[in-house]
Amino acid sequence: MPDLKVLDAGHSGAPGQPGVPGERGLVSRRSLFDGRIMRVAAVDALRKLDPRIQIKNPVMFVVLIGTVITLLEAIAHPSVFSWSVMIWLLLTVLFANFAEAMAEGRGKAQADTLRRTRTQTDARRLRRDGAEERVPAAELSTGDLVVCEAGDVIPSDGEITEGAASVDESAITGESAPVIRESGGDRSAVTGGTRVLSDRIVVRITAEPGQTFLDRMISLVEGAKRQKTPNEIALTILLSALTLIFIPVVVVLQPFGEFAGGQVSVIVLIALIVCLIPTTIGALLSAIGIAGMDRLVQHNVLAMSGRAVEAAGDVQTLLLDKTGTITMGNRMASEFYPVGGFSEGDLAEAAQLASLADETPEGRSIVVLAKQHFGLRERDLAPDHVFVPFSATTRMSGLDTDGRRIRKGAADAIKRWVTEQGGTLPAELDPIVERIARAGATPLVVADEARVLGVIELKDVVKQGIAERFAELRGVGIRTIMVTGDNPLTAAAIAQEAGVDDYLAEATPDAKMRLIKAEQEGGKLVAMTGDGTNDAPALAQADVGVAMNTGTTAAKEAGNMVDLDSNPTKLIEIVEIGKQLLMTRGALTTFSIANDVAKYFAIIPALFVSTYPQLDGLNIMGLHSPQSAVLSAVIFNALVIIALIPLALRGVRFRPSGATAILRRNVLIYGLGGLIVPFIGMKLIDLILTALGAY
Ligand SMILES: Nc1ncnc2c1ncn2[C@@H]1O[C@H](COP(=O)(O)OP(=O)(O)OP(=O)(O)O)[C@@H](O)[C@H]1O
Ligand SMILES: [K+]
Ligand SMILES: [Mg+2]
Repeated sequence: MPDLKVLDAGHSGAPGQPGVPGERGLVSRRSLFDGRIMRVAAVDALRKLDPRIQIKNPVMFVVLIGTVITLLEAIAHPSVFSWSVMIWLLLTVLFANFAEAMAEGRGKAQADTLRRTRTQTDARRLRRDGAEERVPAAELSTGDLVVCEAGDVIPSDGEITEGAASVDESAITGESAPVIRESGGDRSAVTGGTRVLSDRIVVRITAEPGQTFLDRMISLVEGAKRQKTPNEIALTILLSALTLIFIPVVVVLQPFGEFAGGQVSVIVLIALIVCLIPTTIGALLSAIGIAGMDRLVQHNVLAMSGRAVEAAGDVQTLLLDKTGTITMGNRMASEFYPVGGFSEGDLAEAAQLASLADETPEGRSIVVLAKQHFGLRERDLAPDHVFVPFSATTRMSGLDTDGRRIRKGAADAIKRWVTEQGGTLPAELDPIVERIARAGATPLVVADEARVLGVIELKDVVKQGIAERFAELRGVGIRTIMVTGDNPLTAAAIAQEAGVDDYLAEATPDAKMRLIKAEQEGGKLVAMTGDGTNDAPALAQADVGVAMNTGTTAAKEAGNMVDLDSNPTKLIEIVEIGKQLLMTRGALTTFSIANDVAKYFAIIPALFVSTYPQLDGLNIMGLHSPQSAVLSAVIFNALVIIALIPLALRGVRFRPSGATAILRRNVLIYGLGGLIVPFIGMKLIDLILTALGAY
């Protein structure tokens, strides 16, 4: 029995090899308020005043217009009051721009880090005639073959067509432990910018120049490609509508005031509009969204769209692959069990023949086992041989050579194949298959033409701590379903050990797809991780499709997120970040709407007290004078934005407890808080203004 060296799926390779000591993850864990970022953000805040940029935030654009009108008023009728209001209105816009610039700032800093990573290397391109030529990495296009040997930087994204090597991916994932990348199977994708540490591989380029993974990551992280998320767009429309409603209401006060004989100043009207429109959430909304995406990048996850981040917050069903996700995934052949009177030698010989060209980890481990057990040399195959590659649909693979057709694969697939050839199934086959499957191992049945030769046992191990993670997910109302192409008995055994809520066995790619659609028709949002090409359709169908970075390019293209650590349980953190983003946005919107209410009590009385003295009863804060009341409201309205920036960037604390409990607590804190804080805030400012003898 060869001692099974079970390698961890994502980060196998000789332990302790010196990796490049990359900063953990894509970015150094830069603090929220890094001085450099603040300076850049302050400059950016001024740049954003450009009306073509400011217009993208309708609420703040209205404030900017109000600022300009107030400026004209202050020039026409200069007074300390009119200049003060103008300055604080301008600060309101600047604070809003500063918030967004702070959120983008970290993205920009990360992009610089990544740019430094993307070394301009030369590539060793293989010509048709097999000769090597040196070309700049930027000239490589899809389909080119390049050679990389120990010490070479892989020039662009691709799939290994030949060989295996240990690769240092710390430039991308920050993990300095080398990982094995090999042709065939699900570990064939390599990323440009990573370094080959050993051996020699031939890589077929899969990315167009400028479209490499690193390029996309840079543009994504810079926020340039950050599309607004659906919730954000909806909320922006709502806020704009609210704003548009308030403007005519206040403008109509002008003639109304005149008619009533009162003198209503334009500046006070503008101050009223600015205080009534939802400037607090209007100022912080985009910062919240950018910071949310940013938190994912901090976890080495790249979201290709903001929608995916939000969907992650609402996910209720989690689909997880068995092999390589719940289990270590490097399934190794461990035993041959001949049946039907055949010897172990016959079985091993046929199994090895059927696997000589099988690049999957399963296939290669069979060749190794046959060699170890029976010293079977890899002989050259007859020229007329045809290799049948493994597919998740047929669930078998094999070889046609000099008249023999040898197959190996899932028990049900081979049994069907043998009966189709008119063969019979030996009685002792099922009990052996069942015994192997019940132990959580995968039985592969081997047949030569219509005769079943025996069963190969493929061992696999459930990952450490996976059961606890699933219990945590259940805590936040998420159901886990294990989906595997494996047989029901193996699936049941692994599902039991991993503690998933449900499992689907013998799942072909379209069965996985049907399961996702069924869940979605049931109104559930589905998240899944996957790494193989057979996962691509399901990754595309899922609301949140997290592809492993070690996965094939097809899987990465299909998903809307890529986990650079290739750690399938990262999905749990992704869901938490999604939830936190939605909660932060909800909390600050609540606070913003609530805190606008208080300003009625400050400005309305101030507006009409000369005309309707009895309105003074509304001045419950007992503000000093109409002018100090208006100014206190405008100053508070500006300062509250600055005060909430840390919360917007860090997000509200996320505790995995029932969603309703969280919602109730947030409405209480931010709703009630939003009502009370402004009264106190404005009173304090009024006292300070009065103390300054301003009004
Ligand atoms: N290289 C191979 N050649 C022949 N049959 C294979 C090979 N690899 C896997 N099989 C058989 O096909 C079945 C389906 O494989 P598939 O990769 O779809 O699922 P899995 O690897 O068992 O689990 P998961 O879907 O979680 O990856 C396996 O359970 C196994 O019985
Ligand atoms: K406001
Ligand atoms: Mg598989």
